[in-house]
Amino acid sequence: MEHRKLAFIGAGNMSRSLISGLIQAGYPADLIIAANPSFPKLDGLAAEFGIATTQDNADAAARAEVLVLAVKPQMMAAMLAKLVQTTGGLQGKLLISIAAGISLDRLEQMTGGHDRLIRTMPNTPSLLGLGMTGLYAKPHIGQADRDYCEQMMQAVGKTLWVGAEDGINQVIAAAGSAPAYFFLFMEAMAEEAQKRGFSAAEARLLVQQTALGAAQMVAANPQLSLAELRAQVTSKGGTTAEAIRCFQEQGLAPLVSQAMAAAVARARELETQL
Ligand SMILES: NC(=O)C1=CN([C@@H]2O[C@H](COP(=O)(O)OP(=O)(O)OC[C@H]3O[C@@H](n4cnc5c(N)ncnc54)[C@H](OP(=O)(O)O)[C@@H]3O)[C@@H](O)[C@H]2O)C=CC1
Ligand SMILES: O=C(O)[C@@H]1CCC=N1
Repeated sequence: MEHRKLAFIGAGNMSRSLISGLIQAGYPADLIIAANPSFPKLDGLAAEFGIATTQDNADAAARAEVLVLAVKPQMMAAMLAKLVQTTGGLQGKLLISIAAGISLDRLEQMTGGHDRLIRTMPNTPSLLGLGMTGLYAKPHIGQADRDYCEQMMQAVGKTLWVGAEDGINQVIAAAGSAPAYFFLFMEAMAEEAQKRGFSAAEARLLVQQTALGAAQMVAANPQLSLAELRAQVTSKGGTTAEAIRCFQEQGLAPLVSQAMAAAVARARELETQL
């Protein structure tokens, strides 16, 4: 992939995931800089990945061609206003936002009219090169910038372009937030396994290895639907059938639907508030 000088503005959980994945994929550490107000996260990133760090966003911006906007959505307006003021503008830079709930129009306003912007929605498994990222750009964004952003996210996982900006909110529900849904499900399973006599370590092993195996089964068998994979486990009159019947009777599918709708609704609400 093309290697441009890359600055992460905000060095929290998601930036760490992306930086780790990029370094593992061979992105040169000396082309990456991370900016953050507090030292401990910066020191950790410098020690672990050998990247440059700074507490000064303007310094990071001056040393990069591409800025990844990775602060919490609620911090974005103030951060960008100060950055534009201290740098005198972001001309010539590609800005890639990973923030939930901030539209491209709003980002353009926050940057005083800068419109070389791409909106993305990654997730934390990028840390392991197993991320899933949605991407959206307006039609005027050039192919070279689209390719760069796509390749950057492909270095840390899989990518999916969406054809309309609200598709990013749908990606949040299906992928950005979704690792937490699986963690929640695994937490519940591990808790129950402990109640049934396993130690915490044993319960975690049972759950994590099964989740990993199930996900690998899905990835390794694209010719089989998810329902077919489920059917392979579900012997007629057997144990799985009873567990599945219980999930279905208790409304798992409508519950998942409601949870995903709640994530989308929150993303849209943030878009009107920030
Ligand atoms: N976590 C996730 O799974 C995902 C998150 N995202 C998006 O990524 C973005 C970051 O989220 P996440 O990494 O979880 O959040 P974190 O809180 O972990 O990271 C945000 C970082 O921004 C830093 N920060 C605060 N103010 C500034 C500033 N003015 N300039 C530079 N850095 C600043 C914070 O520093 P300090 O803590 O020292 O104040 C913190 O390290 C959000 O917009 C979120 O919507 C997108 C997809 C998935
Ligand atoms: O919870 C959030 O708002 C962010 C966006 C997707 C995952 N974490």
